[in-house]
Amino acid sequence: MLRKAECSSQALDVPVSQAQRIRLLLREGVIAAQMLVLVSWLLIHVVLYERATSVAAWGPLLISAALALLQTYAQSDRIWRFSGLAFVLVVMVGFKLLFTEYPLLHQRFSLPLTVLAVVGASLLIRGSWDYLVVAVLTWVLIQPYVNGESDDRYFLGLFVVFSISLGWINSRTYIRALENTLDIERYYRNLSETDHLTALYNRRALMERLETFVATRAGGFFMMIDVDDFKSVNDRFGHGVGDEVLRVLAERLKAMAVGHCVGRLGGEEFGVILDTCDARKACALAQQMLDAVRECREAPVPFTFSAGLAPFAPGQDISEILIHADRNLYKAKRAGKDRVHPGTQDSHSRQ
Ligand SMILES: Nc1nc2c(ncn2[C@@H]2O[C@H](COP(=O)(O)OP(=O)(O)OP(=O)(O)O)[C@@H](O)[C@H]2O)c(=O)[nH]1
Repeated sequence: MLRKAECSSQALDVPVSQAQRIRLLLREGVIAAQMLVLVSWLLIHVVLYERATSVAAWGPLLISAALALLQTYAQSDRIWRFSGLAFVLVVMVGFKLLFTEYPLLHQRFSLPLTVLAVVGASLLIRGSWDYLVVAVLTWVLIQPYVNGESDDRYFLGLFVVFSISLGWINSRTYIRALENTLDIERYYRNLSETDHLTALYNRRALMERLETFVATRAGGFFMMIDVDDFKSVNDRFGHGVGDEVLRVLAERLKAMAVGHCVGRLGGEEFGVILDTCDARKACALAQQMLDAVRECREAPVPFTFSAGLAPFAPGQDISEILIHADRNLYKAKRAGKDRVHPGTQDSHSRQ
């Protein structure tokens, strides 16, 4: 299994839980189902039964509308689950009040309504136990009409068992399918964003983070890193040792750049998005990374890198930032390698 791309910047990658994603995917369907229930409720009470002034009609309607709104805007999973569950129960309490007032209606429609509610609720409720609680409570609350004959009671029992089982199967199948889809999506997103050798972000993913960073932050620094004389490492010690050097460098950068974002641009080139607008801090951090690499004992052979820093301002063009960092990296190489060439807003504007 591919390791997840490593980015130490929390703010750039706000984690979205699977529960949150499922809520977002279900949102539209849940809103549509709730609207349907509320409109049906209005039609039954106001048009069919002319109960426009009845508290028993408006009370459950208003409470269930409030619960629907709560579920639509719920941020926490607990509130989302609770409001969906409560919505179904409040609607059923509303019907119970209606049936108490109109016994004939209870006789004719309580059974199909309960079956419909128990099966339909499977969309509004995520979680097997939540669903079972609502389904059982719905049957207990409505207690559909049956005459005293044993055949009728036998059939009612079948309806109870089958409707709950069907709703439960629907709910499980639906949520499992969503979970599987999200797992597959996460796997392939990881695959497309991760550098296979170092498990850092690959170039595309790092550039996406840089775009987000430039669009949302007050500024920062981009650090372009290139291993010195890497060709000779490969030539003298073999490609395997070269790979190990890259892996060790990735580990070092990751450990040093906590709170920032690291990726491999390709070959022996790496990039770090530094979450600071302070040029002195950025230079100090870059220098610390270089020192840490120089002193690194895990590497199969000693190695160093050169780096160029480029400051960026909000909304700046990404290619401009990369060109600037690359120029400074080139200057560091020309000045004798094993060093960081700082970039400042002033030096940038002079380019
Ligand atoms: N082991 C290994 N080598 C790689 C990888 N990607 C690129 N290279 C090698 O990296 C070397 C880069 O060499 P050059 O671009 O000449 O740079 P250099 O030798 O580091 O020289 P300076 O940049 O001037 O310090 C090439 O020999 C590539 O084959 C990789 O994934 N693994």
